[in-house]
Amino acid sequence: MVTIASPYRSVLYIPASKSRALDKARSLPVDAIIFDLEDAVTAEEKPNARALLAETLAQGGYGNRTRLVRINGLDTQWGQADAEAARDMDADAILLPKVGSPADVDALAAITGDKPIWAMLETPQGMLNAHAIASHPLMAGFVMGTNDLAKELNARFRTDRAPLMTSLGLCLLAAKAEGVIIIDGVYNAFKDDAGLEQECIQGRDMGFDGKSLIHPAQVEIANSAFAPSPEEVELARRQIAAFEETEAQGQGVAVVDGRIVENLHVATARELLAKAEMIEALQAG
Ligand SMILES: CC(C)(COP(=O)(O)OP(=O)(O)OC[C@H]1O[C@@H](n2cnc3c(N)ncnc32)[C@H](O)[C@@H]1OP(=O)(O)O)[C@@H](O)C(=O)NCCC(=O)NCCSC(=O)C[C@H](O)C(=O)O
Ligand SMILES: [Mg+2]
Repeated sequence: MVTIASPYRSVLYIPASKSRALDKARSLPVDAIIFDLEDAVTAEEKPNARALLAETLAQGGYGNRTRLVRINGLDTQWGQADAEAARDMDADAILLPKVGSPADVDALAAITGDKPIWAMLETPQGMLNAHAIASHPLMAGFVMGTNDLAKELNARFRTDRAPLMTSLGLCLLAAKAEGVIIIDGVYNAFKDDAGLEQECIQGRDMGFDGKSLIHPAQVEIANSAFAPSPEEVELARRQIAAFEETEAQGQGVAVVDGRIVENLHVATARELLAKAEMIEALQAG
C-alpha cells in the first residue's frame, strides 16, 4: 500500500493563459492544481502564459494545495524554455507530458535539477515502460492522459472504459509498486455529473488516489468519491478496536459484521483514518 502525505482527490487543470481561472482557483476546494502550459494553451499564447504563470505563482494564495506545472514536451519548440521557467517557479513539481521512458525524465532533470517530477502516462510506449518510469528517483506521481491514450490506441469512448483497462492497470501496478501517487484521467463531458460520478467511483474502486478535472463544477464530485465515507470511517474504527481486543487475548483474527479482520485489514483501516484526517486538516487550513 502507498502511504501519501496529502490528499489528491481533486486535481484541477487550469490553462495558464487564463488569468480569471488562475485567480478563481485560489478559492476552490481542490487538493491539487495542474497549471497547464501544454494542451490548454494555444501556440500564440504560450510565451505570455509562461510569464503570467510565473508571476501568479510568485503572488501565491494557493494555500496548501499541491501545485504542479505541466510543461510542453522537450521535443517541442516550447519545452526547453518551459522547463527552465518551471524550475524557478514557486511550484511543488513539474509535470512532463507523454513520458515514454526514464530517459525522458533524465532529460528534464538535466534542466530542472532535483525538483520533483510527475509524468503524464498517455502513450503506448509509456504504458509498456510504466514501471521503469515509476522507478526513477525523481518520480513523484503519475497522471493518466486518457484522451491521448484513446487517440493512440484508436479506442472508442465507452462508459465502462473497457478499451483502456489494460493500460490503466499497468500504470496502477507500476505506481503502487514504487510508491508514487497516481491520478485518473479527465472526464471530458464537464456538464454530465452522473457520468463523472460513475467514472470517479470506478477510479476509486481501482485504487487511483484521485481524479484529474477540467472544470470547477467537477470538484465536489471527485472530493466526495475519493474521500473515505462516514460509514467507512466508522467501520475502520470498529475493526481496529475489535482487532486490538482480540490481540490482547492472544488471538490473531477478529470478526466484525461477520467478516474476518486480520492485521492487514487493520493496516488498511489505519490508512483510511489517516486519509480522513489529512482531508480534515486540508479543509481546516
Ligand atoms: C472547459 C472550459 C473551456 C469551459 O470554460 P467556460 O465556458 O469559461 O466555463 P464556465 O463559464 O462554466 O466557467 C465558470 C467559471 O469557472 C472558471 N473556470 C472554468 N474552468 C476553470 C478551470 N479549469 N479552472 C479554474 N477556473 C475555471 C471560469 O473562469 C468562470 O469563472 P468566473 O467567470 O469567475 O465565474 C474550461 O473549463 C477550461 O478551459 N477547462 C480546462 C481545459 C483544460 O485544461 N484542458 C487541458 C487539460 S485536459 C488534458 O490535456 C488531458 C490529457 O492530456 C489527456 O491526454 O487526456
Ligand atoms: Mg494529453
